[in-house]
Amino acid sequence: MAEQNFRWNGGFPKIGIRPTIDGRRKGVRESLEDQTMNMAIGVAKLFSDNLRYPDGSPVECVIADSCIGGVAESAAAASKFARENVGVSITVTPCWCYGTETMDMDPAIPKAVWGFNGTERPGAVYLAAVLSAYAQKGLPAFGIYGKDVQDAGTTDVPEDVKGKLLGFARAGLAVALMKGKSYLSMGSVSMGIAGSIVNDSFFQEYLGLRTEYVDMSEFVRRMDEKIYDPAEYEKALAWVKENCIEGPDNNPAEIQTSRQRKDKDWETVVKMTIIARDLMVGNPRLAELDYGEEAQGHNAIVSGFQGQRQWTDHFPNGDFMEAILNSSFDWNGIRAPYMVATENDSLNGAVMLFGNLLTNTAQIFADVRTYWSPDSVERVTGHKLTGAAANGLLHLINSGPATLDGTGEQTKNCKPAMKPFWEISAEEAQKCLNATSWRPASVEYFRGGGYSSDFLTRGGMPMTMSRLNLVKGIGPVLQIAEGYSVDLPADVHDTLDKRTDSTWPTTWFAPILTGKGSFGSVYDVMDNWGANHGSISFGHIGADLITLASMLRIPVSMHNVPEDQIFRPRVWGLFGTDNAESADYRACNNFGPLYK
Ligand SMILES: C[C@H](O)[C@@H](O)[C@@H](O)C(=O)CO
Ligand SMILES: [Mn+2]
Repeated sequence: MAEQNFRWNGGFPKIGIRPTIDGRRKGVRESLEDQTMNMAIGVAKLFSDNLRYPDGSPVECVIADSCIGGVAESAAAASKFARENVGVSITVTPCWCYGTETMDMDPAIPKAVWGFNGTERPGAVYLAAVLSAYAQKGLPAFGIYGKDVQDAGTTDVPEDVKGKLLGFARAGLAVALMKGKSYLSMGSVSMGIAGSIVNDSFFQEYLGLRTEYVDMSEFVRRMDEKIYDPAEYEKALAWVKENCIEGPDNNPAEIQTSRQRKDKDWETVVKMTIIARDLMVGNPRLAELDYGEEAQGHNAIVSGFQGQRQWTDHFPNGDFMEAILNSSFDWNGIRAPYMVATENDSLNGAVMLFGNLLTNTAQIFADVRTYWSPDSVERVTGHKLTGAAANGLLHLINSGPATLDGTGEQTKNCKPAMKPFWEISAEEAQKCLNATSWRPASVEYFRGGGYSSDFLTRGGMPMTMSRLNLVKGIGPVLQIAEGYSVDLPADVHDTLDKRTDSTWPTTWFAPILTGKGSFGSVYDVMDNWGANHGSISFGHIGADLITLASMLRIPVSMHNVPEDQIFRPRVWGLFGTDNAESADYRACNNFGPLYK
């Protein structure tokens, strides 16, 4: 595992566990101490056994030094949590406790309460009481209690409770992990794409991120003045020559670039990749080369590269840089992907970050290019779509920046997958590389040349496409579509692919339809998509995205997540239960951004 430890400066936020208890001594409290503390220990074990930080290490939990029976012990837990960098809190109890005296009052920390469902002592009554206090004080909290009654003293965590605890913790950690980091804008607005107008108040108030900005001329300075690690550059170039297969030049013969120019482009795109990474996270090697300021980086957890047009009209495009940084491997080995949004579409960058923090996997950046109806496919190819594709397909394709993990050449239980880096074998990384060819960029679009990654995503992967939009008057709004990648017969793919730019990577995506609203048909999904891009994550993660969005107070305008998987703060129900989407808008508007 070749991990660069300079990426994670400041360490990771922990989960704080608060065992609350009935404060009455001389009988009640004493009889509950062990059971209450054991619930906390059980939850800590559940989290560290199941959840990992972005570097693959187990998530750390901090338990309050004592059970919390009143306000002094609440305050002691709060001080301990502040010292220990706690970013998420869970209160657990089997019994009645005093709501406003024992609750977690930190407004910026995602919080949940697990009230044991037993009847000897009323944990679920405390749960209801304290959740009413959270509602009254404007601090949304998640409520958890099991469907089945447990016996007093039982220490195991029921499966339904485990599911909710883990769902809450995954989203809560995503909130905590991004807080205090940066979005690094490399360049400015790309071709008038509104998502690349990097909106500082959105990032600051909703995500807790700074926005950092560097001009693309910084790449030129660092290339010209050799502000990168020369040893890493030599290693990277040798690795690229060995592992990155250059595909045929698709440009008309008269505008094809020379071999000499193509070789030079390889050198440039490798340098761009190293420089973009150094800009994001810094690199201690630069300090050794007497570039102490550059060595520090911008503390970026996500970035975007404008590319088009000023850069790409003159220099090689950013496709190689974006594709490699977004992948789980490079010349330094298998490592966590960096989130880099193409065309500096910061709003797509935001959902790439959500997907990545929820799953620890790489994310595919793509244009939502074409809705292919079954009739259109049949008219053009003679092929009748079947299976998951029977109702039509979306062609997801952008100019070659998509993560190489998106080839689907990794496997889980013998099926195509995209995995956290620590589960990816060297053979799987190699297969992703072998399934990708690097096509000389389309010179009509990219006068400065470069290379686009060309691959076809393997079918059968469960995937979730998401997108964040900013709406004047509302703020951010999230869209989610769960579905599957689809295999087409090779000749059918070729015919459809050749109608567009066949040097770019393709994912054929079939959203799951519900027959209603935005998911009435595949056409409706595309017709309701809010922008030209989407971020595609492996797995059906819509429920986690909805939980995360509710923590950040971002309403969800469309999704196809089954109702029984949706988990939002308890107070959302007080905004109405008939139309959860409309209640979501009103709740988010009422509470406002997390860091306002
Ligand atoms: C090459 C073109 O400019 C593409 O980059 C364009 O179709 C887009 O990706 C727009 O999002
Ligand atoms: Mn695009």
